[in-house]
Amino acid sequence: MDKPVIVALDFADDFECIQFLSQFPKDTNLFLKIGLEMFCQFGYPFVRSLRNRGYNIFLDLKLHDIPNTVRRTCEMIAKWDVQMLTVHASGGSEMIAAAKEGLASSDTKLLAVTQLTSLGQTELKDELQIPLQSQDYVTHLAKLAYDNGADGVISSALEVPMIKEITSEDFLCVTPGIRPKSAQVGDQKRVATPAKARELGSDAIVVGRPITQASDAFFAYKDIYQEWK
Ligand SMILES: O=C(O)c1cc(=O)[nH]c(=O)n1[C@@H]1O[C@H](COP(=O)(O)O)[C@@H](O)[C@H]1O
Repeated sequence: MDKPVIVALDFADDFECIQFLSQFPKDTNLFLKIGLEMFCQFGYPFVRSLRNRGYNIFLDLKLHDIPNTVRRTCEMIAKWDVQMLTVHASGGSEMIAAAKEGLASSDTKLLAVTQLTSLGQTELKDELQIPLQSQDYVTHLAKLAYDNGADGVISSALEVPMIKEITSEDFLCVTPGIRPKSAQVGDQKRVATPAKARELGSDAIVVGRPITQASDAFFAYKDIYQEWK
C-alpha cells in the first residue's frame, strides 16, 4: 500500500473498536495498528479477525528481550500474516538480527523503534542518561537497525531526512507523533503535522487519538489523509 495513514487502535474494549471501524465505508483501504493495549486483552484471535476482514495490520508489540526469546516469538508471529512488527532498536544488534531471522519465512516488515516520540531531549539526558543529542541517538539506533537487517524504523518525522541519509532511501521510516494543527499534543514530544511528515519523507504516518477520539472519525481520517497525500 502506497504511503498509508496507519490508524492506531488504542481502545479499551473490542466493542468500542468494532463500532469505530463501522464508521468507515467498506472500500476504505484501512491500515490498522494493534498495540499492547488491545493485544494484551484480545491476543491473536483479534489480530486474525481483523486480518480476515481484509485490513492491513501493523502489530506493535515493541519486543525487547534476549535474542533467543525474540527469535522464537518472531517465528510464531511469522505465521500470522501481519504486514509490520516492532521491536526496540535498543535491544541491540543481536536481538534485531534474531527478530529478522525469526520472520524470515514471512513478508512481515521488521521495524525498530528508535527513541519514543514521547521522549524529548530532557528525558534522554536527565532520565536515561544518554549523553547524545536526540537526533544523533535516533540516527545511531537507525543505523544499528539497518546494519542488522531491519526493514525500517519508527521515529518522529523530524528525523526522517537524517535517517534516510545515513541508511538508504528505501529504508522505511514510519512516523507516529502526528498532530494536525488543531489537535492536542498530549503526551507526545516530537511531533509533526501530516503535511510536514510528507515533506520530510516519511513512508507512513501513525495516527491514534486525532482520529479515534474525533466526533466524526471518518471525517478526521479523510482530513488527515488529504493533508498527507
Ligand atoms: O511504535 C509506535 O507505534 C509508537 C512509537 C513511538 O515512538 N511513539 C508512538 O506514539 N507510537 C505509537 O503510535 C500511536 C500514537 O498515538 P497518538 O499519540 O494517539 O496519535 C500510539 O499507539 C503509540 O503506541
